[in-house]
Amino acid sequence: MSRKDRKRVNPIEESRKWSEKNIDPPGFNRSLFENKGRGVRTTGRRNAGDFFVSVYRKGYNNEGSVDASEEDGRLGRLVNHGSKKEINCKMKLIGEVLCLFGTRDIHEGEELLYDYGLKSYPWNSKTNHLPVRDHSVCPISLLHLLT
Ligand SMILES: C[S@@+](CC[C@H](N)C(=O)[O-])C[C@H]1O[C@@H](n2cnc3c(N)ncnc32)[C@H](O)[C@@H]1O
Repeated sequence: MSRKDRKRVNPIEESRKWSEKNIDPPGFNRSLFENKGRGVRTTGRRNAGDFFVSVYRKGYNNEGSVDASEEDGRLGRLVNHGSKKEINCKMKLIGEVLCLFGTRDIHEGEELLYDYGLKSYPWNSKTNHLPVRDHSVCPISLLHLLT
């Protein structure tokens, strides 16, 4: 079947399907990135709007943030932050699950990056020289999901 003939799967349905199975979908793998630690790459081309991976299930605090520093063995936990110019995906709340969807077409091997939604980050601070692995808390703001 050609790419043109292939029926497009509804991304929201796709996200629900993989969240229910509680496993990562195929088409992504983990890689090491300089100064960032682990991250996630695609193993093939993806289209704008596609579902990528689920990020985190629960644990929002009063400020509308989650702490994603806890290892959960899933790829979504490893997706790094990107600036507005760098990002290629965006987080949406589907039911109770945070899911990443493509904001543009992306090529094979590209790193998944989304905006964590905060104003400053420890790794950007000129006064903070902690190695990546010493960041004990990784807050991700959910406030932008409500707008
Ligand atoms: C949710 S984890 C992402 C996976 C992480 N790279 C790892 O190896 O466990 C968030 C942490 O990754 C690192 N990180 C994420 N985005 C980064 C960026 N753009 N530059 C440098 N470090 C980043 C920071 O240490 C942050 O606390």
